[in-house]
Amino acid sequence: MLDLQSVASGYGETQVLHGLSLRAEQGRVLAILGRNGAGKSTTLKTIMGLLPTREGEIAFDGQKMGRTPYEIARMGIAYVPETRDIFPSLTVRENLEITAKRFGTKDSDWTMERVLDLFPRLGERMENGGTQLSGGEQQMLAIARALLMNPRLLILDEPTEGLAPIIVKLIHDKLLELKHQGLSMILVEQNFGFATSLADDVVVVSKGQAVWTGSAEEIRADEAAQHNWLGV
Ligand SMILES: Nc1ncnc2c1ncn2[C@@H]1O[C@H](COP(=O)(O)OP(=O)(O)OP(=O)(O)O)[C@@H](O)[C@H]1O
Repeated sequence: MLDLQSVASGYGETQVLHGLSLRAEQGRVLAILGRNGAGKSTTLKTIMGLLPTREGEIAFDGQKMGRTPYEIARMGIAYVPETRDIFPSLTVRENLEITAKRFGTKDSDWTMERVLDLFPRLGERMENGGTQLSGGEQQMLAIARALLMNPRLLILDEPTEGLAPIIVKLIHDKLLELKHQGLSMILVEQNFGFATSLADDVVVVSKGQAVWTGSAEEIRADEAAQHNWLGV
């Protein structure tokens, strides 16, 4: 579904990705793991067109990837950044409505009603401003907004960062529900247990390259790989 072939990317004079290749398959969850600074977030930013691809190719369903974040979103890829990026001065309702209006159609799979069924907590907070939400509620809102874009591929950067264990469990269960509904996902995550219990496939990134590829089951059983590449 999504293919990165020998991708190079970075910030100004700092090159971070050095010929990174990976593949995310339709209907499956891919976890991108690696130590701090390995280039995981940079990989997602490059996929989303927030950083230019300096070398190599990115293709989505066999088509060359769009260049701007807007074109990429229109191709059916939604991205929840580490910073969550909700509009803090708008209410939950306004945050959701803006996205629904911009990306929804009359045949959209994801409606306001359906995202509020998935996250009833947001339904109770509709008139609250973005800044009044807890970290967990902000993450729910960020995911709900991404779903209203009706994506074929949902990309999440560290969805559990800074969240209490009970909220981590809730987010886990919601993402599992989405996986069971057939949504394809790519997940960058520091929490090894969280990532490998959701993912089907795993790629480990180190110094901007893919150094280990296999199934979630395989990496859970491979203590040497965990030790070498993740410091688990
Ligand atoms: N805006 C930036 N400008 C310059 N260098 C950056 C920028 N953002 C990240 N980097 C550098 O790029 C490298 C990879 O960062 P990246 O955020 O992709 O790592 P990561 O694998 O996601 O790890 P982390 O879990 O720490 O976010 C790091 O050395 C980082 O310092």
